[in-house]
Amino acid sequence: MTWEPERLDDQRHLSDGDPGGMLPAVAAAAAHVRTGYRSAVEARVDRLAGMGRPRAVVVAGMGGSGIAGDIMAAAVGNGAPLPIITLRSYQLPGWVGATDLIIAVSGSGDTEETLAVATQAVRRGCTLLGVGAPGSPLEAIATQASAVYVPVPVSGQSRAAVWLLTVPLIVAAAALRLVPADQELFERVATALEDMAHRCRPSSESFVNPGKSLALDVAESLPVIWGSSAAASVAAYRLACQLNTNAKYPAIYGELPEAGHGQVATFDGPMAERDIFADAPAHALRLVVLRDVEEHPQLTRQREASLRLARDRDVPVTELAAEGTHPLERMASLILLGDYASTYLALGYAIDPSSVSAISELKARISQ
Ligand SMILES: O=P(O)(O)OC[C@H]1O[C@@H](O)[C@@H](O)[C@@H](O)[C@@H]1O
Repeated sequence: MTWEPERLDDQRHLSDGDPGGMLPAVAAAAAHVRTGYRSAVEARVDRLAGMGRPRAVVVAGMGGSGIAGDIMAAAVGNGAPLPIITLRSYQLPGWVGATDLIIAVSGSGDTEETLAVATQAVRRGCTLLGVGAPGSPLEAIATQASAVYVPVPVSGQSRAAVWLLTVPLIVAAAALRLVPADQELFERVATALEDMAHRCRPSSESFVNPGKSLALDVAESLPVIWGSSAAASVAAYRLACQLNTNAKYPAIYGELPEAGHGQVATFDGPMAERDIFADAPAHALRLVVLRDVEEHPQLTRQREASLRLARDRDVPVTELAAEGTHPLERMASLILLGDYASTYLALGYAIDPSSVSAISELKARISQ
């Protein structure tokens, strides 16, 4: 698996090397926002308003589905009047009870961790909202419990349908008056995604294409990816996950200010000093910082100081700025940029961005 940057501008390779259609799926992000909104409205997610405000919201989901919970929490923001937690495992915490809302999200509607949590939620008398594939086991659990279920048309990998899976959660948050979000906001988000998709389109060459440029930055490095706000950190985490699953590439995720109390120490370590990739310039480590327009003033100082610290040590840096006024818009533009970059990184290594054979093998081994 060698890195060949010229592959990124070879149109034939970009289509033949992507048999699962990850690039077209990523390009459909804006359409996914609109469909996700329509699906939520049709499923009458607004019925949740009738339950009154829950004590807590727990979003259960794994991988490309679980990130929907993080996006929802960051879209509601720090002023949330209740805790919003993403649960990525098999068991509801002991404190969860009948006054809580559990949102089970699964693109396939058939992920064992998520089904286990949804079943426990029904048993404990919680309000359940399901989001996922139509006709799936998750829909069966929700229907049996007379819970609201939003069927969304996920075809292929959940990570390529993040907006189909996320928008119904934001609609639910709006119904509970946790965040103002109406059709106009979703239209703004869709427009921002269209704009980014245009800038990152396959036919746009590397030197003007932000998705390809980010892939070029990350290639042959060990990326350490930080966010400078809660919203930017969700995009940073998503980028690390997308590098893992699309490009089968390791990435280290961090969030300021915590990264400034730990990961920053790696700037003085062996990976910052020596290269582990043959024939590449020195310094394996690369710091990628996702900055937000709304940052705590101390986080702005930490971000700037960390970037200077890295540059003083000749650790290469990439800084990406979020765009938009609503946190959802800002996450959307950064997330889509990362979705493109991770797909281009895969294609530059001639790796199929859609396949995840190690994940399938792991699932097969635990099901025996
Ligand atoms: O998103 P669902 O279908 O619940 O699956 C959960 C996750 O499972 C993993 O093994 C991968 O396939 C992820 O891409 C996926 O998001």
